Amino acid sequence: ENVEAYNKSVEITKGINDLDKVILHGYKGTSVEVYLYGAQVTSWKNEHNEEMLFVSSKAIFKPPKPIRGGIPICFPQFSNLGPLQSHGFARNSFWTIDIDPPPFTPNVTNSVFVDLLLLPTEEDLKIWPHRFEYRLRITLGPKGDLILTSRIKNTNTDGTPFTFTFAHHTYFSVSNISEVRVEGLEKLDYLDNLKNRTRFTDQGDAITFNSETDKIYLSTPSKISVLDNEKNRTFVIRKDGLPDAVVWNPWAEKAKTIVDLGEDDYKQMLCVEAAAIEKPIKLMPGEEWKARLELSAVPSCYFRGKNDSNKVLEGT
Ligand SMILES: O=P(O)(O)OC[C@H]1O[C@H](O)[C@H](O)[C@@H](O)[C@@H]1O
Repeated sequence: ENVEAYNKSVEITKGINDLDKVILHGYKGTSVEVYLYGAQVTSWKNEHNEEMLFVSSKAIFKPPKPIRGGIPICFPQFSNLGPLQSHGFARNSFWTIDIDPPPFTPNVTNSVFVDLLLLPTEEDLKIWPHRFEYRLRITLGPKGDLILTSRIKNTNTDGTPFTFTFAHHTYFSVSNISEVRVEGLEKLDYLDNLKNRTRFTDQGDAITFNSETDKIYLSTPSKISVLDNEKNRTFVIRKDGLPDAVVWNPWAEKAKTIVDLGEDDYKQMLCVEAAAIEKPIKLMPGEEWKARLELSAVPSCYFRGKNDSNKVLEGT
């Protein structure tokens, strides 16, 4: 790898409240910003300098409060499905830059990336008594795609396995939630978080929004699309190792109860979260789990009626 080019494209700086932040500068002015606090991606911009991710107008960048927006990591527990604080501790832990990660194969060529590492603190071990190494590579691909690769290893020395649930809690920026539809989850089973996680089968043709939504879609396809008709933009989510997909929008009433969310913010956001929830991941000592999330944003006109937006873009 060309170390010089790498240094030019990875900027280590300070963000809000002096928190450490890494900026990946990609091809044609694309960029990604990530806070070491939570390993949280808070910005992902395309070549027109347009922001793809939603961050709350009232986001609090003050530990131990998690940051409301971008891509929080829910680990080792999704929501309240266990004894830990909601969504676990990864999102309000301080990660470090991993300067010597074990090799990744295959690597994305012409990309810029940063490797982050989370190890449990003594405090974490008190509430979740398992040693692990969580390696996260955040990659900005040559076409402006954002790729998150997770490798979580059980490093317990006492021979015990552990289990966890997981989500990349992506907040997509949308122009108007009422004009958005999600494709790829139709007809699937989901657990409704608003109905004690009762299991239902989705009946509609596409998923649209006109009230509070909080569903865990199960065994979802590897590709899901979020169509923002007003902005003429389609987000394409590709995932591997993350079978479930949470779809969340708090809508007006719930939004009022969330202190770090502006009153009208719910109209500009939609969470579609690539996750592993229904079947918790179990790791034996020495065992490693891998997952991959790839996000791309394309003009909807390229996407409509096409099966693979990448192919269409390559032809332009
Ligand atoms: O407020 P937070 O802890 O960040 O959680 C925000 C939301 O995350 C997920 O989408 C859950 O399904 C929701 O039930 C929860 O309200």
